[in-house]
Amino acid sequence: MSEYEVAKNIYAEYGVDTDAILEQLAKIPISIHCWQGDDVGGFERPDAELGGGGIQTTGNYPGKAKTIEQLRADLEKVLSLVPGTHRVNLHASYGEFGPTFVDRDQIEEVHYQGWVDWGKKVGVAFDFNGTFFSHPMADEGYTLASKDEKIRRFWIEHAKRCRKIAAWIGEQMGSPCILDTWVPDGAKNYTVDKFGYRSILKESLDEIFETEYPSECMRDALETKLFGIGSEAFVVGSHEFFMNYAARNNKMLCIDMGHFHTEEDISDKLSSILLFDDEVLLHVSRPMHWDSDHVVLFNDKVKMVAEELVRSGKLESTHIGLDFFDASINRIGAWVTGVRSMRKALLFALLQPIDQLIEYEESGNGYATMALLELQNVLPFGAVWNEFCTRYHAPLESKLIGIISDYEESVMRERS
Ligand SMILES: C[C@H](O)[C@H](O)[C@@H](O)C(=O)CO
Ligand SMILES: [Mn+2]
Repeated sequence: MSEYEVAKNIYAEYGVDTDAILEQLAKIPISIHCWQGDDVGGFERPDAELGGGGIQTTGNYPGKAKTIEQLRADLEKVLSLVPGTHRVNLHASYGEFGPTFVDRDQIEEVHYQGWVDWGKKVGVAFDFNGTFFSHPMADEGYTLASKDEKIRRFWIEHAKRCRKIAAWIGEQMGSPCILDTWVPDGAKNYTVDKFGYRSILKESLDEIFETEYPSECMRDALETKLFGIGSEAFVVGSHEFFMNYAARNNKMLCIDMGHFHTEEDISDKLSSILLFDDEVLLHVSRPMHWDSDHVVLFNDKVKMVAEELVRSGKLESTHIGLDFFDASINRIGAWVTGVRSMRKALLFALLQPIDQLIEYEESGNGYATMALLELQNVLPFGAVWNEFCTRYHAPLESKLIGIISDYEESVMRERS
């Protein structure tokens, strides 16, 4: 009997059908963020780098993608190493702009045609993000909430264009493109006119959302945040701001696991959000002390998020995106670890005997609930994960280090 057959029989003792779960797991889309491959640089100018916006990449590991071709090659490598269904999450700054600089208020569908063609070739649909940072117009710390009308108009135009482009991408791909809007607006020091800035942000959003797009083409998400580097005292688009805005305007929230106090339990937020909202976008990340965007691991926090999605029955209403960027290690390895960790967390959650757990809980048998959850940790999860990798043509965990160092030697080393 194979390792998997043994594991399958063990899980069956708890009423869990591993074959059905593997099939279900393979269909859950995980949106892979393009920005792990080049440290959030983008391709608007040669050697573009992340600047400002309260986010930061640290590290200088060799092999970073310097062109769109290199980034696509790296993404294809990643896709070959991660089992299941995936999407790719683009930032507006990753378009193909040609030899002449195209500013953010001038971007058009044509700049993303290459991505659409590539997505059709490799079989991934897209999500999209406006890029409201790494730009002189964002240097004063405010974009859509700016009191400078010229700055505000510039970013409103960018946001409107991003929505139009997202709708076009979704239509081209036959899959709704989730457009996340995150603005870095805020201040390092205590701010007197918080009400004023938040009123301006609201006004900008109202104008941006005046145009309706079909939900089969695009859907809007709004990303909340507690603080960033340089916006420690005040973030205009706080959790309360966007939660209220989204609820009243029928928009989706984007919950980034790095955008809260590090001790907050992100998984606990989901049932409250999904009880009232039709959908939610997740940015799965791993904050260490702050919104540090470390590579996602198969750890307790990620497992708890996956468990909540499964237990609430809201997997299909949730768009799972990743958001981390680590330039201190092999970037492909970072990507692959993060994507696989999220998928492992989903598998771990799906393998739990939920009905039995609820029965124990409802009958007041707290010990049994706890013991059955503890038992999950010693069941042969690894054998089921290995089977999933084999069935969906991805290497086993034990092969990854070798594969990634080969790619580093043969492809990434060549990049000056
Ligand atoms: C690059 C992303 O847009 C960015 O990480 C955003 O989603 C965020 O989380 C900012 O802190
Ligand atoms: Mn995020």
